[in-house]
Amino acid sequence: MKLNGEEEEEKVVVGYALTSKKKKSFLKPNFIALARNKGIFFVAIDLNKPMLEQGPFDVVLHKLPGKEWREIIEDYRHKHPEVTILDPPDAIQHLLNRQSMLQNVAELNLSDCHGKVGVPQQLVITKNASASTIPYEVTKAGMKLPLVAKPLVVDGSAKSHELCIAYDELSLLKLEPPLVLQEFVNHGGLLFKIYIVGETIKVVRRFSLPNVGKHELLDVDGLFRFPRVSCAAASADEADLDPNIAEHPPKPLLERLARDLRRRLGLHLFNIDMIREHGTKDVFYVIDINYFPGYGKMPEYEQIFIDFLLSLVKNKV
Ligand SMILES: Nc1ncnc2c1ncn2[C@@H]1O[C@H](COP(=O)(O)OP(=O)(O)OP(=O)(O)O)[C@@H](O)[C@H]1O
Ligand SMILES: O=P(O)(O)O[C@H]1[C@H](O)[C@@H](O)[C@H](OP(=O)(O)O)[C@@H](OP(=O)(O)O)[C@H]1O
Ligand SMILES: [Mg+2]
Ligand SMILES: [Mg+2]
Repeated sequence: MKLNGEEEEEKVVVGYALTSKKKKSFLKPNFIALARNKGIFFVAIDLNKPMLEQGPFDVVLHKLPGKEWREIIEDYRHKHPEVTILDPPDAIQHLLNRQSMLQNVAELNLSDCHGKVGVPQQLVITKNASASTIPYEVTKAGMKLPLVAKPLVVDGSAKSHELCIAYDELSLLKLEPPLVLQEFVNHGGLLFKIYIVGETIKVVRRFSLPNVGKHELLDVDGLFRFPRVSCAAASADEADLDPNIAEHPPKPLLERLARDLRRRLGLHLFNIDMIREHGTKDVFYVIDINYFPGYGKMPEYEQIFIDFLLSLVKNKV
């Protein structure tokens, strides 16, 4: 966007609509200052005023729950096709349901990429299903215990991140549909978080749930409820870890995975939770994909975002 005045300096105006939690974790003062030095200005979108009366914006960055906001941003997008919307609501929508979230991964063919990427076997238990039918459905699908039970819809609420592990058949009766049941994959207690910002990929390691062995399966029964792991889990990047578990997934594999998912999902901003099947070198599973995740925890996110925002505007000219 050209500024009025004698010197025509390139200025990028980014309108944002974020929760206060996201604003705090992402729009940190040093990021805002660094961006300003590069001509990038963040402007809060006023939710109490019509969006069409605001701006002009070069880019709109948003993550707010609810249908109402989705309609506002969709309407704005159609009336202002020249503005880059990060990201289009219909594309985000795909990630808000744990069934559709992983469909694209299941359809990928990453042969010749130094490894395999799949999704754990999973089963959807719909809202109207009675919990009493779950053991039968699980057996029919040929799924093995333990299973991770995840709320079907991811709506930004704490509840949608309340997961549990079901160790035995009886515990399945206590589950509350709608949910997705996923086979638990042993992965040595370590998870790779693959952050994507446009074409940039950054991988960090986090501690995750420990392996479940035959002993646990015999000794532990019931449901193990666990709170939001990604917020609680410490970074494992500095830890002294078994290299068979902690070695990063091969770069060509990550690059293909990120590129293909970016295209298929139509998103610029997301992260992928990936685990390596314990005892293998190159068998990976994607267990979760998040839209506009906690970039504040990604090393060098400030510079990566500045470069990304500038590239968006440059490529438009
Ligand atoms: N199929 C699985 N096998 C083994 N562990 C799993 C599996 N699915 C989930 N986990 C563990 O549970 C954690 C939470 O699961 P998941 O990432 O799906 O939940 P989430 O609430 O969407 O997380 P986020 O906060 O990243 O959005 C994972 O980080 C991992 O430690
Ligand atoms: O970066 P990872 O570890 O994946 O975790 C993120 C979640 O995946 C995001 O969904 C969180 O964002 P929201 O709270 O806006 O949904 C996000 O919240 P944050 O941006 O406030 O940190 C994180 O909890
Ligand atoms: Mg996750
Ligand atoms: Mg998630």
